[in-house]
Amino acid sequence: MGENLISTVLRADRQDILRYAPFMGIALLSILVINYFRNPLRNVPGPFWAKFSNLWLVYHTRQGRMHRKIIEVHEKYGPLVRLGPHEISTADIDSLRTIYGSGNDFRKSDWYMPWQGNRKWDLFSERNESIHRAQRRLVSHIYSLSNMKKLEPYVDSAILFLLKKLASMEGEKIDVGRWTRLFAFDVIGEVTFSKRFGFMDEGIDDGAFTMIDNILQCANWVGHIPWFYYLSIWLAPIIGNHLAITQRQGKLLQISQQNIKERKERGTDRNDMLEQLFEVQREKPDKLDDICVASMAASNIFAGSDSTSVSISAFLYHTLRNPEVKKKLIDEINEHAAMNNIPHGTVFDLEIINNMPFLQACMYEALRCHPAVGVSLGRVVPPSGLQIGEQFIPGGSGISANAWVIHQNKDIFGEDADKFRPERWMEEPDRVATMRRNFLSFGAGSRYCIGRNVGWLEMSKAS
Ligand code: HEM
Repeated sequence: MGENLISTVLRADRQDILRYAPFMGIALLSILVINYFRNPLRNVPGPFWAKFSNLWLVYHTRQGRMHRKIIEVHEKYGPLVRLGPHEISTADIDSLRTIYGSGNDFRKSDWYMPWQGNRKWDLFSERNESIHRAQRRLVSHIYSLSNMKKLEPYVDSAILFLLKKLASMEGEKIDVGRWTRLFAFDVIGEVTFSKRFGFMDEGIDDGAFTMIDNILQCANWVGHIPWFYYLSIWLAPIIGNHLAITQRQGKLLQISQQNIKERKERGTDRNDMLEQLFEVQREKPDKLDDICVASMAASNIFAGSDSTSVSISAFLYHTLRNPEVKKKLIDEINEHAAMNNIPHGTVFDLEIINNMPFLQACMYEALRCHPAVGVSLGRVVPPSGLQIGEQFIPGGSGISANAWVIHQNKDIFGEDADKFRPERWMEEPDRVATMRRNFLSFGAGSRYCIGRNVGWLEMSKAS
């Protein structure tokens, strides 16, 4: 029967197709309408086309402005918005605890699937929570706050190099966004492989930026239709590989492996992040093989560079646009330099920076106003379902929150949430505690950014 159908379709000429087209159209429309009415999420408001397929998400993600669009749709439709037939975006603050709380069984959604491909180790995109827990436990100490002391001198040396380069360009126009990016990559090279990638030396990258931009652009939309990713991989031998996301498992991993090889040949007396991964490997060779080490180092490059450079740029952008903030910041820096006898041109120690409340407040505020990760953090509702207000969301549905939306919540961040005002982080302690609990720039719960301390270290020092 199946064979007959296939051979009939293959033999069908244009006239046959035209004859059957209206029936096929009606059948498709009926399926869409039936699915629409049977969908338990049909009462959740949202853009019209989003009710029928994920193509609404694909379209807007491809435009690269989803972080703005998502604010717009929440303003229009309220705290719960339907972004796809089975996808809900929440701005309901109470629901965040449940969705992102550790141990609450809301696993990462299939949007992360293409990021991982068929790799067995990728902390960021691993969707099995127990595998993720075991993997993260193995390496978390390397990213701990206490370990940052070891990395501090390497960040300092990259900052001094950046300052030297910027001084040599005095009088020239400088693309700050580009230089923070060159810097952030070089720092990751320094702390991971004990060697800057050398991007700041020449002021150019080696094609890494374009590769990462393409990967991010592709992953963001293809994640909403993961079946398309698998179809493309399956057809690749015939039609070729056109999805940039595959470079995350290919070229990026090779770059990481090449850097590990060179670092092994060079040797080092430093206890860089790679050395610490090797220590884990020596202790537990069955748990962390060479590919896992390469994958972790690649995560540093991929997850650690752009996010940090965007955050530093946001900090500079907002402080420079607000002269009063800038003045207050410079006063605080001068005060601490005088108090600690720090000569001009020296990078401050982390201990001192951690005791500079206004600088800390400016960093929080920059990341609140401009979270580096603009995509929503997708999770899957467990089989027991999820109740948000009056709405029951059945198990298996997709649910996500977006930092760009949450950070504009006036109940949490104040009536002036749309303004850059660092002082809000230094006011009533109870309110500050609530703001910190709902600060999503580094994610939340068990999937909280493992590199947060590295990023914060770089940001505090560079700022
Ligand atoms: C200011 C800088 C940074 C920002 C804003 C940032 C943001 C984030 C966010 C929002 C997540 C959670 C994503 C999710 O739930 O899907 C995340 C996860 C992650 N980040 Fe960062 N990140 C930063 C710096 C870094 C650095 C420097 C590294 C590495 C050295 C890093 C490595 C990772 C990894 C491996 C994960 C996955 C963690 C897991 O699921 O266990 N990040 N980051």
